[in-house]
Amino acid sequence: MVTNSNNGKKNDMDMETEKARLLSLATDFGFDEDAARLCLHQIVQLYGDDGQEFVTVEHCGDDYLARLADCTQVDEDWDTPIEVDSTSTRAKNDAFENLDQFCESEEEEAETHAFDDLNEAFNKDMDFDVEISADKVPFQWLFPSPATQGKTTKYKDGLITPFCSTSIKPTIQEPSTGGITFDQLQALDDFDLAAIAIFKHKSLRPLQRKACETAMAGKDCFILMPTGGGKSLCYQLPAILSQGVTIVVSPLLSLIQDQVISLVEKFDIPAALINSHQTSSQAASVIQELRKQSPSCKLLYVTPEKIASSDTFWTLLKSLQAKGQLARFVIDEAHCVSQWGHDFRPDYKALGMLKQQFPRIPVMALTATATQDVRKDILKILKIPHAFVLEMGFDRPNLTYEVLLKDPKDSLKQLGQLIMERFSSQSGIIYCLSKNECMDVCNFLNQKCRIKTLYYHAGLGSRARIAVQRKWQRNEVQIICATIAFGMGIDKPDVRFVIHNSMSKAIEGYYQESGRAGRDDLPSTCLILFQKKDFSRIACLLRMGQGRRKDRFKVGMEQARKMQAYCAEKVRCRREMLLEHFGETYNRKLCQKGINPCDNCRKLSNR
Ligand SMILES: Nc1ncnc2c1ncn2[C@@H]1O[C@H](COP(=O)(O)OP(=O)(O)OP(=O)(O)O)[C@@H](O)[C@H]1O
Ligand SMILES: [Mg+2]
Repeated sequence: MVTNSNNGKKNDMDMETEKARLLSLATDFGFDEDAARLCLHQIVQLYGDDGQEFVTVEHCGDDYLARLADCTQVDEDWDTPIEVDSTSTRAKNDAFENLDQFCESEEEEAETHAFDDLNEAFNKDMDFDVEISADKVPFQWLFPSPATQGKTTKYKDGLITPFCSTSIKPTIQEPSTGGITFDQLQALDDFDLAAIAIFKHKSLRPLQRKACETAMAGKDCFILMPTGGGKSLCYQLPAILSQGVTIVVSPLLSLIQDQVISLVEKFDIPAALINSHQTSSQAASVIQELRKQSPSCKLLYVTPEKIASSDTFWTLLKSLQAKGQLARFVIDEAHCVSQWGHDFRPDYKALGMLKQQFPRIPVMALTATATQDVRKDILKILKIPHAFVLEMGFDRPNLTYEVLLKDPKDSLKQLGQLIMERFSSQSGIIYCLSKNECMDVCNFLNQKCRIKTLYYHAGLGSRARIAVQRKWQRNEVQIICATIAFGMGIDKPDVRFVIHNSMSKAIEGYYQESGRAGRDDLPSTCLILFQKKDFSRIACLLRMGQGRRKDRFKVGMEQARKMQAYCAEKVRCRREMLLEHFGETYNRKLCQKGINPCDNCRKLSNR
């Protein structure tokens, strides 16, 4: 530390050196130089003569950046944590708590209008439209259609009931006509059968089998698998094979919708959701089902705030338990419980209550993005210290990692050209930091590049979000421009590229978001368009959220610094950097010699 012994005062030279260091800290992180000088002057005045020894990067660097972020004029519209928090919008009517109010609400109308504006804007230039009239939105997903529910359903390899309890073995009523013989089928156990017959997978991945066995043995377990590793099956399969209802806590509206739609529509598995955006009648029909002596629903998806705040929900859980119909609790994206994680959700903290209130009901926690500290935190907060831990490496060998410097003059043109030259007609996601950025990028791609694109952020109403997601999922649009409100857990197999138009706030977030690419195991690209200035935007964003709490801001800045270091790195293997972040040792030769080397390893090989 640069000080002298003169009553905490520095000599002039020391002071100038420290000021230069602070200034370069601010400009390195992309802040405007004039603003940085002004703010530095204020900080020096604030510390006064007696506090000069504290005017160092080490002592007041974060405070300086925080102040600078506060002074920076931002005209960006961030997704607030509350909005991104799943469906939450606690301010809105809670349909679950107000079952008597059958309101086809003004709120929904307003949401629809917001999206209509967007739609109208698109239609001026593009020859496609987005339908979101109420009758077209898939709200009948709650259970499979009455025609199939509870009946024997025809599957490719024979006839099998769509779900069964542990005591009832699946009934094979016809010899197989597909690639698997009747004898082979008979040799399979419940897990294989369900995986093949219901989910149409050829086999279970090794860790999936272990996870299913552990869950069926009634143990608490903690599953760490890479993005796209197949975590969902680890709880969906036991849910189908167990008696009663499995409660799945999941953080994002998009994720819940994706899962429930897929379970019900693709696999005929009775699944339901409860969230604050449902109308009272929709919530009532789910609750009515769950109040039955033996509910047919196998998986109930809920948002964390439901667990944190709804007495009605707790009563429902207790009655399910009393009937022997509460199978297990699943905490998907469990890293959200830890405030040291990149995606902390305050409501996730209340999930420890589940084990406290229902000590005999097993808990399964799953995540793809937890550092060693976050892992410890998860077990502690969920009160499952002795959970069986199942873990596999986080590497995604089919993904190529790359960083390009953003063109300061015309970054939109650069982005458009990049997509047209390298990802023409391929499905992709472009991540943006703010709502405005999402809309600007989306409009540019539609209007100037004729690339069918829709945007998704927490400001859209639930119906609009569903409509956008569906259009993209069905390849009716090529690209979705999104904030982090979209992403976690989303499973579209053929996403060939994920471009970050602004860097993520943290490495974990980046791994999570880029993990939407290549879930069909085919080569795919994860690319960041980087400029220093994005760090200063993140600092502003952090200050907007919980960043005014000093500890949160410090953690946020630390995470953003690591992200920036990843982007600025010109030599080290990017894959190695990502995996190292999660405590994994990785030999970069694997990247260099693999079929999808990162940009830095490619450069090394080309020398
Ligand atoms: N045993 C299997 N065989 C073949 N494909 C599988 C198998 N298990 C899962 N999959 C497929 O892998 C893809 C990813 O699965 P899933 O969405 O469960 O990943 P995840 O681990 O939850 O990832 P994320 O962390 O991103 O949420 C899905 O398309 C799923 O159908
Ligand atoms: Mg998942």
